[in-house]
Amino acid sequence: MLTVGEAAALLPARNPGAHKGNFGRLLIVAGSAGYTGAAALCTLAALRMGAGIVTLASVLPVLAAAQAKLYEPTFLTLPDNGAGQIAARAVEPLLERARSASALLMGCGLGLSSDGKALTAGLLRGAPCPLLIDADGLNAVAGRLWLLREAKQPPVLTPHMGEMARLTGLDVETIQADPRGCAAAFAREHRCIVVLKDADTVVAAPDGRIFLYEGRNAGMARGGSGDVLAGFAASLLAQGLEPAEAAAAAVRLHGAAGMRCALRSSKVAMLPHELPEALGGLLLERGL
Ligand SMILES: NC(=O)C1=CN([C@@H]2O[C@H](COP(=O)(O)OP(=O)(O)OC[C@H]3O[C@@H](n4cnc5c(N)ncnc54)[C@H](O)[C@@H]3O)[C@@H](O)[C@H]2O)[C@@H](O)CC1
Ligand SMILES: Nc1ncnc2c1ncn2[C@@H]1O[C@H](COP(=O)(O)OP(=O)(O)O)[C@@H](O)[C@H]1O
Repeated sequence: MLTVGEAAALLPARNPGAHKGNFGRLLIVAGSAGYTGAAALCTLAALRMGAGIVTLASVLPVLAAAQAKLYEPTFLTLPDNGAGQIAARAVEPLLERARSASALLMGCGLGLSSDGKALTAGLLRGAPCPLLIDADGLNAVAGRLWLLREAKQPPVLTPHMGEMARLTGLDVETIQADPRGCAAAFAREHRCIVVLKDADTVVAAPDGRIFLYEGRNAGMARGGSGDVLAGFAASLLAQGLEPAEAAAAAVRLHGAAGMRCALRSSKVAMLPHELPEALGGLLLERGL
């Protein structure tokens, strides 16, 4: 695994004359009426990791919740499928918007539906930019793994053990017996970057590179921690980092931010939305 210093050093230099266009445009497709927080968390995390322009695309209740908390992202309203989830016909406006994006994050809080499946397939096939797929985006790919090879470039997948079990058809115990081998085989076979999340996290690339982060911290074991990781990694992708390095740097900085939150607020009381702010302190100490 990278050190925190090595991870921070991968961030693009902030020349004094820089403008927002120098730091990437990230398009986020996330959230549903029951999971408004997941969309806000990944958006906040992506902003704090430095992306120049972040657009959250979702249904109205998700945007309303995010707008109440976040001033910096722009918003794209998508059609609702009647159950508070993004409708499949959103693929067209999303692909249109993806043309000017430098990365696309999809899946956090999307919910499970046939619309989510169609949306995920459409974005995987059509998006011209690097893709990161999390949460229900992964569930939409399970059973249809050929879709991964249809992406224009190897996508980044961020499954937790339950999602990896759905993707592979293996049970969680089998994966936990050899997470490294399992992530490496999946990455190679399906031509993607796998971030297999657990108390220890493995990043595996299709070319055989492996990063292993052993930073156990029970304060991270709560809903929302993974949404923050997805936002961190997608922000780095949007800023032009090579996908496996973006994933590894995000895992390392996410872990270090978590350690800092535990020291500040305790492992019991720390919350995922505090991780992006703790990241600021880490970067500041490294002169960024
Ligand atoms: N505030 C919000 O709006 C939140 C929304 N969320 C969304 O909720 C939806 C459902 O996601 P969930 O992950 O809760 O549901 P899942 O059904 O995918 O996963 C939950 C189950 O997976 C297994 N599992 C997960 N991690 C494991 C590990 N490390 N070791 C062993 N077993 C493990 C466990 O059986 C667990 O009960 C997603 O769309 C997600 O993005 C969550 O991210 C939580 C926060
Ligand atoms: N005990 C732990 N030690 C270190 N990291 C953990 C621990 N438990 C969970 N995490 C991290 O927290 C995140 C949880 O992700 P995930 O299960 O997808 O959550 P969610 O989807 O609810 O946001 C992952 O990055 C995982 O590695």
